[in-house]
Amino acid sequence: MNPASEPKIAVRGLGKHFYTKGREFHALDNIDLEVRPNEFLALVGASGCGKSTLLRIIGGLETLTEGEILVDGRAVHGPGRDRVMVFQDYSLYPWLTVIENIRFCRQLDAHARGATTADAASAVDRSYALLALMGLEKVKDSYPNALSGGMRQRVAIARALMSRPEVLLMDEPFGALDAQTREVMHDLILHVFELEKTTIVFVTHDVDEAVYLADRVVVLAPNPGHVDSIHDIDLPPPLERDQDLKLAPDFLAQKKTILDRIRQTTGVQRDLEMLERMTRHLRDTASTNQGD
Ligand SMILES: Nc1ncnc2c1ncn2[C@@H]1O[C@H](COP(=O)(O)OP(=O)(O)OP(=O)(O)O)[C@@H](O)[C@H]1O
Repeated sequence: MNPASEPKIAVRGLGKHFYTKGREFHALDNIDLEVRPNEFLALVGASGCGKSTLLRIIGGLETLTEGEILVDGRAVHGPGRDRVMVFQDYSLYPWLTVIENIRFCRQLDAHARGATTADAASAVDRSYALLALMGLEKVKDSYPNALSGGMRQRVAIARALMSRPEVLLMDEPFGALDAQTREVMHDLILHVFELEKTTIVFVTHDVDEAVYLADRVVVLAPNPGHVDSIHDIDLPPPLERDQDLKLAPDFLAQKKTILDRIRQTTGVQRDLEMLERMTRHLRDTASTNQGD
């Protein structure tokens, strides 16, 4: 059990170097970060700043070079049943139906642990509850290739939730979906977050998405990847949010603060300022020439 004051996840002095074809690449440097129990934390930042690498290390899918990751105070040395990842590309088994996909990993795990009949019955109950939660009841016997991207991602999330993971690690889960489907998925994931009481670490490029969903947004800066800033998000509780919120001045102000940080960390801000100076110079030169 995790006392409320203890972080669910603690990242301490984490560094990551990749070695490819005799060359070293410094991907992450001295990352210190804590994720609280039942917190929704979003990671944003320029492409290549190391968001996915950090998430994969927390998931135990990638090794670290320096520092440590603790979950409930215990060091992470690989994947664990307490942490489940959801990726952008759904990774469903095409030969299994929706309900079979949702149950598959849990069945494998149960088999490995020599589960009892009571375990099997509770797994069936759980899979039906998740079908209902994710709005998948009507397609439970369909195969993934008959489903839209949004429905496939619902199946992938239901499958991830089957084992009641304490930590859900989501790597741009809605990145391949159209704008309308993303909005539906945002409200759905807030429902899941509220009902399942998980801790979520969510990687995204979309600052709107990060501000709408997260309790805190971490901006990572590149070369090598490090924490630039951490932003507390002040919005109504998850189930009281609706899409119109994204147009409210307070929401836009929080989004702008984060976007400005990302621009600063990537040099885009410098480029924009240089463009502005050049435009002003060209305009001044043109008006001087007209005056001649
Ligand atoms: N297995 C690997 N071997 C070598 N370099 C890698 C490997 N995985 C990632 N990298 C490099 O590490 C850096 C961080 O990659 P990562 O995918 O974590 O960034 P990201 O912020 O998630 O990017 P994006 O937003 O584009 O998905 C990149 O420069 C990438 O090329």
